[in-house]
Amino acid sequence: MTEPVVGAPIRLGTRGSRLARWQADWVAGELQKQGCPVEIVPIVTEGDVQQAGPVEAIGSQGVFTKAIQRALVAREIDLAVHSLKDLPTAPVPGLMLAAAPPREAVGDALVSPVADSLDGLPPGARVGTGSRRRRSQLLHRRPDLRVGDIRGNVETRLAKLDSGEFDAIVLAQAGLQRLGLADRITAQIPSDQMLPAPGQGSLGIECRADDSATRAAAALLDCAATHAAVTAERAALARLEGGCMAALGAWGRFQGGRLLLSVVVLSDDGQRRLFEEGAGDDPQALGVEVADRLLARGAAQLLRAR
Ligand SMILES: NCc1[nH]cc(CCC(=O)O)c1CC(=O)O
Repeated sequence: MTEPVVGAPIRLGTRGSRLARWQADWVAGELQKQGCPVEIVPIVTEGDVQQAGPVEAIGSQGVFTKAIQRALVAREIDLAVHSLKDLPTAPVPGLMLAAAPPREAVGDALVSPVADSLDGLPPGARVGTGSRRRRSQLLHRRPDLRVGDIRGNVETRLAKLDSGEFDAIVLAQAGLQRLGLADRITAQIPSDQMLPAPGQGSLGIECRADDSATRAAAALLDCAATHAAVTAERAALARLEGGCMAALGAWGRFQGGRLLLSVVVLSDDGQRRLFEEGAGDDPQALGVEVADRLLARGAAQLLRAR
């Protein structure tokens, strides 16, 4: 094997969904601005093929990310861009999270033709979401809601709302903004009513640990504050072993120069809710510390119960 020619394009693997394409195009654009040529390589993942049931029924973590990681390990691509919240915390040997670009909106949005807040929804309103995290936080605040599964990409979910199947749906603000659909946001759901998934709103840029040229290019896109925040969120997730499907929310952010982390764990019916918050300088240690406080209060039993 010879060293790659300096200036050879970085092969960037992406899923084909419009959101994934937007994310890949954004990263490619940023890299090209820095003088790094990029070639985009589309990859089909299990999560894109199996659109039939709720995403949890596919039964494994990382349905959207595995095929791309495989291509990265196999050296078919050099760089992967993920929605960080879809990337499992379990490390893949030989790969590393090389960068987390500046995070945009971190929270969840309510999209509804009938109400402009969770509290404003009529009694028994039908709300669509496929996420345990969203369902349990919705039910915690509004046990009367009829929360139903909704599957498919962001555009498909909006179409199901528009067809009258639901009174409201909940989507990540970041996804709607990236797709140019911010005008569909009825209201931001406040963080005291719903905490985001670990990594939500942040991109995860992954490459091979031994590929120093691509690592250096990726590092140009890194935002230290975002990286620290998502590291704390993911450390808490890993400690709680909830996986991406858990009824768990986590939000790291800097306040007065300190990293603050809030984590919530709920039972599936939303009846039981454990919340802990902490501050610290070491993101990894902070995530573990907040998670351990939740575990001491019985979080493991909550996450296991289905
Ligand atoms: N699991 C699907 C997914 N993965 C990333 C986003 C949105 C973008 C983000 O959170 O970074 C979405 C859609 C949604 O949750 O509404």
